Amino acid sequence: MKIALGSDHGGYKLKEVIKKYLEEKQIAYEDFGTHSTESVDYPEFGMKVAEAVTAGNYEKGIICCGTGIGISISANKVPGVRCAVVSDTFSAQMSREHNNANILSLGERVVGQGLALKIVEVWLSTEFAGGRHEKRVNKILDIEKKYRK
Ligand SMILES: O=C(CO)[C@H](O)[C@H](O)[C@H](O)COP(=O)(O)O
Repeated sequence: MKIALGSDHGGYKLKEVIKKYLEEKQIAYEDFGTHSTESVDYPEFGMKVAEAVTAGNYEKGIICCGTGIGISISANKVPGVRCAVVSDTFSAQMSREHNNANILSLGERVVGQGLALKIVEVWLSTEFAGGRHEKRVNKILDIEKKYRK
């Protein structure tokens, strides 16, 4: 499993904590930036991770900004992305089991580091349940197709 990581300045420190966690677990990752707490614009980094995941180079992505919201909205603009903003472990599990989320978004200004790492652990270890959920995820894809030029 290889993970694409990204953040803006508001999520930079949390991304560093997640990198350390992934290293400890020997999970491969690539960091698409940003690389400091200097102010940047989150759409750039949400898009980079989204494109890396949908190109098939990375199985999943994890992105962070202050709230997790702006960067997730940006990632979700890329066709094929199902990015979930998560701040509890139940939603982390459900976003994988029911929605087959391929990108996790976290808010550094919302969740503490301990909870964030637990969310990452649950999210990475939960499989898509398929079944009735497959039909619904396919309907999300149908919406994308409808608006694709
Ligand atoms: O986009 C966001 C909110 O949806 C992120 O939290 C950003 O990190 C935040 O907007 C950045 O704010 P700042 O005041 O420029 O640090």
